[in-house]
Amino acid sequence: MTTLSTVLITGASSGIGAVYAERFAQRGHDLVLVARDKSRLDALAARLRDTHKVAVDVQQADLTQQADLAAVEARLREDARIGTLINNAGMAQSGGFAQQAPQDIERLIALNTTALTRLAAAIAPRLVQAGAGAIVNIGSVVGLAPEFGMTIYGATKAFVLFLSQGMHLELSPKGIYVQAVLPAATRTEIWERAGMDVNSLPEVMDVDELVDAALVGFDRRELVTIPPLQVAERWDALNGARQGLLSDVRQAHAAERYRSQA
Ligand SMILES: NC(=O)C1=CN([C@@H]2O[C@H](COP(=O)(O)OP(=O)(O)OC[C@H]3O[C@@H](n4cnc5c(N)ncnc54)[C@H](OP(=O)(O)O)[C@@H]3O)[C@@H](O)[C@H]2O)C=CC1
Ligand SMILES: CC(=O)[C@H](N)C(=O)O
Repeated sequence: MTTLSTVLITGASSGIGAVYAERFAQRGHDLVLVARDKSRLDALAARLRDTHKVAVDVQQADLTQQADLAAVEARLREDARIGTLINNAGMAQSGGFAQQAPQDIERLIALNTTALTRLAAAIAPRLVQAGAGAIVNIGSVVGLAPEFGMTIYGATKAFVLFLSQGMHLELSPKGIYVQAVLPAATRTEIWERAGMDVNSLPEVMDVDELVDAALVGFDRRELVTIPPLQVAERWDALNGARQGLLSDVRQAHAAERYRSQA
């Protein structure tokens, strides 16, 4: 008999996180659900306990608040049953770069990058010691596309991709699986919360389809999973071009085109 590890999911009160909770409960995993809205977490936890006979803990936390973030970090460091972190909590932005208020920029970066990084860093040493475990970071296709005009949000998601690639290089030799999931537009509350109308978009993925596809990538132990990308070779080409560029970087001298003509 194998003992399935507990899965801690941030942003589990709605959208992508709530579907991850449902799917891992279906698979027989105990859960820790994290978000700010305790009544929604409690209702989801009760339903999952009842339907799937798994143990579900709720930890209320605003991950932009130091004390709450520290409490979730402590849980990840100390609770040896937790073997998988789904780093999903996030928010979006509306409006252009020049219209962002300082406190909104602060909150977006705090949630999408600082909290995500600190939670991954909190669990990593314990997983390394165990030689097993998984960390899933939810990025976005927007992190590949400054053209989409969500500059700060996209920058946080580019950070998530880079972080995941670096974590993979450092942690996979120690038995830890790291996955970056890059959804494109998916029908969840994030749009309304950011003051955008999801129905104005020409195409939107259903949230169940998105999470089920992400879990196919998870089961295959893929590093980067982009459910809406129809041609997988596009990602390989992008990554190959990046590596090609690095092979033409010489540290000792500036390139010919930057040398003084005088
Ligand atoms: N939907 C989409 O089109 C896409 C979404 N994504 C990413 O998917 C992830 C999940 O978003 P999605 O499910 O779409 O959106 P939702 O708004 O439905 O879910 C966001 C979740 O994060 C939680 N959350 C928000 N702020 C905080 C906070 N300060 N502290 C703790 N939890 C918080 C929310 O719960 P509560 O309010 O209870 O705290 C909620 O559970 C995000 O990282 C998002 O960037 C990526 C690409 C596309
Ligand atoms: C939710 C968003 O704002 C964004 N469209 C995304 O695709 O990540």
